[in-house]
Amino acid sequence: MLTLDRVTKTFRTGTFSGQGVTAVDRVSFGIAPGEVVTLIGESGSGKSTIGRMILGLTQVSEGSLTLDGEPVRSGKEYHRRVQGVFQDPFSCFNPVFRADRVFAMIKDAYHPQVPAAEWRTRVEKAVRDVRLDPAQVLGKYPHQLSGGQLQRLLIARTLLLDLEFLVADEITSMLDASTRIDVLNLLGDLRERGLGVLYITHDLSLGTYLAERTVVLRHGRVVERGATEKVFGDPQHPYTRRLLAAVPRLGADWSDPEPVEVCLYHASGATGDLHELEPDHHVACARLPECGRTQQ
Ligand SMILES: Nc1ncnc2c1ncn2[C@@H]1O[C@H](COP(=O)(O)OP(=O)(O)OP(=O)(O)O)[C@@H](O)[C@H]1O
Repeated sequence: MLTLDRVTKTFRTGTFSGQGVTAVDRVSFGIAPGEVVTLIGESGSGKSTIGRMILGLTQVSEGSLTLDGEPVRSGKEYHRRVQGVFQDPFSCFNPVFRADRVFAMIKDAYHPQVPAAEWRTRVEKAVRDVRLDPAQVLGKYPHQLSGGQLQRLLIARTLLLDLEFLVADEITSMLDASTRIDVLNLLGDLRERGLGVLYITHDLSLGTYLAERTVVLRHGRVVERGATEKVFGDPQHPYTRRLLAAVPRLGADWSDPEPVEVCLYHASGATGDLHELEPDHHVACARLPECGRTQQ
């Protein structure tokens, strides 16, 4: 289980001023093996910062991040178990390396003891598992492959690492609609293999497609989280309701042009804890609008 407990990230904004911006504020949720959790929120709500903290790319300021109860320590052993795939697959590949060289580097770093012939067999199987033809893609450079093919190769890479958790940050936003669904279905396949997936998106319709559980983020805070059918089937927080109302069409993106004139965080108090409405359904404020506070 990968667990975030009141995780906070504050970035310093001035060299000497000591000022900072809190991008993520006391966020708590977990990802179990074999489940997809969607982290959804508007641009700037802190989604990628959470993903980057899980991947050890940026430090946690406060709170704890644990893997199977042990504090996360970024390093080779951790990254054998936890990896990320990002929005722009082109930026994840060295343009002068062919795809097979990328896989050879994984062997050197993580599986140096595996004989070359066996490694080749494993690579070809992983590539076939992401519905690509090894003969068609392994000898090619990134610019000779499409975004969808590169995204699939990144997922194939994770299959070779005996991965347990994957952070998938906006991985479908550069893909066309049909490739997008294919890549999402691949995430579903990974789940069937027991992988836990954090699927980060700002696209509500895609967020609901796969996930067992959903976390709705706003201004760095969780406003509602729980089982996807509860959060989206019976949204309790006005912000979640507004998100749903703003997306009448499948595939449409949403934005948040107007502030929400309600107390968003009353129930979170000083601890960041959410109010439990029912099993696996939590909201930031369950007593709207009578709590009478407003915060945007
Ligand atoms: N290195 C940094 N230094 C200062 N502020 C940062 C840094 N990285 C992110 N931020 C700020 O933290 C906030 C959250 O950013 P983040 O990239 O996590 O949002 P996001 O929800 O992933 O947005 P998007 O969907 O646009 O990628 C933003 O206000 C951003 O400006």
